[in-house]
Amino acid sequence: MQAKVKAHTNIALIKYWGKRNEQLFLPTNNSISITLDRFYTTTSVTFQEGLTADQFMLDGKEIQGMELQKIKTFLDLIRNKANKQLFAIVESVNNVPTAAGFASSASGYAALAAAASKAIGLNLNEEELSIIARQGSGSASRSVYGGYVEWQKGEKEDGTDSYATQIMPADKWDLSILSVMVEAKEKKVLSREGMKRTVNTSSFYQAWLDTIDEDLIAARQGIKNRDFELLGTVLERNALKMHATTLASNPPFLYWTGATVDVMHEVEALREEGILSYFTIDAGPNVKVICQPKDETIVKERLEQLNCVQQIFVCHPGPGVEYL
Ligand SMILES: O=C(O)C[C@@](O)(CF)CCOP(=O)(O)OP(=O)(O)O
Repeated sequence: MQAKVKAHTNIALIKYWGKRNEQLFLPTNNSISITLDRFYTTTSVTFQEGLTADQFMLDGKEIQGMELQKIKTFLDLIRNKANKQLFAIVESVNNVPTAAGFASSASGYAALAAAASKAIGLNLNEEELSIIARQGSGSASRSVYGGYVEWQKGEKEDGTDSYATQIMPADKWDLSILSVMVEAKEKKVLSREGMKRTVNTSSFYQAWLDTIDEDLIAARQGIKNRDFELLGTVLERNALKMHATTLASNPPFLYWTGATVDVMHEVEALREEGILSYFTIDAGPNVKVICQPKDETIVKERLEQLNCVQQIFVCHPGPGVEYL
């Protein structure tokens, strides 16, 4: 019983930044993302009689320890749902340069959820798949779909109403997403830890929650009306608010470096010249700059001129889970 799947990573425009339930990966607020065309994970899963334990190969290397344990725990979800006690061989290849500042957990768990459920004989619909992927990594719930996606936080304590749905397919609106690499060092505070500390200690966290709905409304409208200025303005504001919460945490922390801020200022300068571009930043120093395809070349050239910029990866909206 085998299946092979390709799932793409995504970039959040309205951030998932906090859980109300750690065990079930239930978020405090809805989030909105774009699934990207360029970076993806390909995963094959083979459930096999006779295996006495799960095996996990990542980029050709056998993985042991904590990472293997996470895969086993995740496969238990699938086994329980299918009521089958079979072990599996999981082989994943990440086409997500870790240096690119994208979390491969989103594409990784979306691909694993789809390949494992298919291989064990479950025919899940996209919402059911999103619910399973969410329990590997929250942002993976969004990579089930292509294009513009919203993850509804849900209200139920069992998480059965916390899954993503597609707002608009990738081919309905082309945007350029430039992933600007300023440094490739491992980030000190991983997003899981970062959001946990913020929820538990940040004096700005309630303000984040109090203003998230207006951001979601504006982002939905911006996408549906293909209004780039509206979407860009709100995604940049939302990223800044997310990072403001980390400054008011205890202990405080900041993902940015001087290079991060230099890129932010260059984006602002481009806008003042009438070249619409907006930035968003996740749990690290690298910056994602979003512009319209007509401005992609000039924006890329201007950012490349900054000494602090090491590399720029250009992406566009991409597809959801693909069964190979
Ligand atoms: O992607 C976003 O909405 C915003 C972030 O990237 C950070 F800026 C959070 C991603 O968190 P994730 O890695 O999914 O956490 P997990 O559920 O603890 O695995």
